[in-house]
Amino acid sequence: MAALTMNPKAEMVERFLDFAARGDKEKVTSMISNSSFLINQSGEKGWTALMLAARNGHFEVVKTLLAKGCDTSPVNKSEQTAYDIARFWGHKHIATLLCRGQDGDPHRVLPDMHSDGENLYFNHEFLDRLSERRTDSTWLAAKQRAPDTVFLLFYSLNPLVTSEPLKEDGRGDCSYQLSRLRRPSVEPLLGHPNTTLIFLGVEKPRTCAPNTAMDDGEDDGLTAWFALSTEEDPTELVKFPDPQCAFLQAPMPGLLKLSDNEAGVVAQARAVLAWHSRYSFCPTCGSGTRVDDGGHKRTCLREGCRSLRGIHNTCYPRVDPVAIMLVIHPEGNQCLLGRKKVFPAGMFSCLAGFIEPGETVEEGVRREVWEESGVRVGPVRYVTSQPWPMPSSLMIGCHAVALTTAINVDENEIEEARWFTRQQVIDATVKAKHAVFSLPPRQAIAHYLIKHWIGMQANL
Ligand SMILES: NC(=O)c1ccc[n+]([C@@H]2O[C@H](COP(=O)([O-])OP(=O)(O)OC[C@H]3O[C@@H](n4cnc5c(N)ncnc54)[C@H](O)[C@@H]3O)[C@@H](O)[C@H]2O)c1
Ligand SMILES: [Mg+2]
Ligand SMILES: [Mg+2]
Ligand SMILES: [Mg+2]
Ligand SMILES: [Zn+2]
Repeated sequence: MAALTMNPKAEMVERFLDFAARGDKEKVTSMISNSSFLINQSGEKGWTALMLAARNGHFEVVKTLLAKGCDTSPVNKSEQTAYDIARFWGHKHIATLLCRGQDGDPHRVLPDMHSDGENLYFNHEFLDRLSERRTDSTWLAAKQRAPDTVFLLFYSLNPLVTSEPLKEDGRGDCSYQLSRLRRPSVEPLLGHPNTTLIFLGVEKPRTCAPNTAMDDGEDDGLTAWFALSTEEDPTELVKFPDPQCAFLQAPMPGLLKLSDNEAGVVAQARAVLAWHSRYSFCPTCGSGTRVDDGGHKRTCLREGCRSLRGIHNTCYPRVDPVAIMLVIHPEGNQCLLGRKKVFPAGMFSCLAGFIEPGETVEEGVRREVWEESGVRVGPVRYVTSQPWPMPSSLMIGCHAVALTTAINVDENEIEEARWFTRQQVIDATVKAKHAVFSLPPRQAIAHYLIKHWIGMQANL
């Protein structure tokens, strides 16, 4: 067979990668000392030296590469980082080393808890909520008059959007942008009896100390965001900034097509607005209520109402905790997924259910899995969480280990539940066309829990 001809540089990269793959620490060290460019080079299928050393369990080589400043973020053609690869192949000590990051990285204190779930859709805290300002009515009123203040408009809980993607931070699949209205456009709606106004926060980073008092007319440089909501069609009252603007027709799938930053804002706004639309009257006595704290509290108007004494959580926006879990087979090589009738054809997802009063997350996971699939679950481990504003759930994502494997579905809720092998799950993530099932969309925490189990970079 004719030898492949390679240029000297490519040949050097190949040799370097080979030493890393074989765990030859001395050769790796001396090659980097002579040619520092080698450290982040990749070869076949995008594999770097760090990935190869992580794949083959060469702890000392990984340590050396990290000490020399190797970049841990590149991904190979299967979208795995070196950390994902170390987890996938069961080299826990290397995964711990890789997720520890720099000395200042707080993950090093809780290495086993490391997950990149903070990057999940709806999880971006783009605004600083500045909750200490919610009771400062003078400051809030000044912000409502400020020319750069942003107003988001919702009609029946659906935001006003333009169909142009936001370039600054969007992924490829974001196709809507929230319409950021200014005071003159929304003037006729402000103070209207059927509208609700909530203060969402100010754009980060803070440019001045949080408690700096603002005299009349003095600007603190913070750009405030408000959400304005109405249950009546506001088209006649509002001046739309451009003819492309329209309210989303339904929350799904439109709410999953925003940029990550705007999705985070909607997660907050929609849940609080949904609470206002459902709790207009005092849940304790049925009287009318007043909106306080920049829209984050409702106070009963009837003197002597029990809700005015002590702290009543009915006066504050509600959040419903939901446990969502990837159940793993006792042998560790399969996972349990189910499908509801309303899912698109072929799609299977994690089981999930509302946590009941007096229940821990772990008990909620065990009960819901038993009810929906007839499988008994033992150990449960928290992975990450996600606000899900349909209308106000907090998804608490867990991995759980099954104790039994026979499936008996609750047909009222689940159409089918099945064990899928690790390979079938990998096929669904990388070879979607030939896979036996399809995954939920990347914006859902279920997608994250599944990819996290197989050790893949969950957000790619
Ligand atoms: N982000 C994701 O990946 C993802 C995946 C699955 C489910 N979810 C969300 O999780 C939520 C719960 O999942 P589920 O429907 O399987 O729950 P579930 O299995 O507990 O069943 C739902 C039923 O529980 C009852 N229920 C109990 N407490 C409730 C409450 N506080 N609010 C509403 N109904 C309550 C109702 O009868 C409802 O029909 C759903 O709203 C769904 O949108 C999100
Ligand atoms: Mg359920
Ligand atoms: Mg259920
Ligand atoms: Mg339930
Ligand atoms: Zn009351």
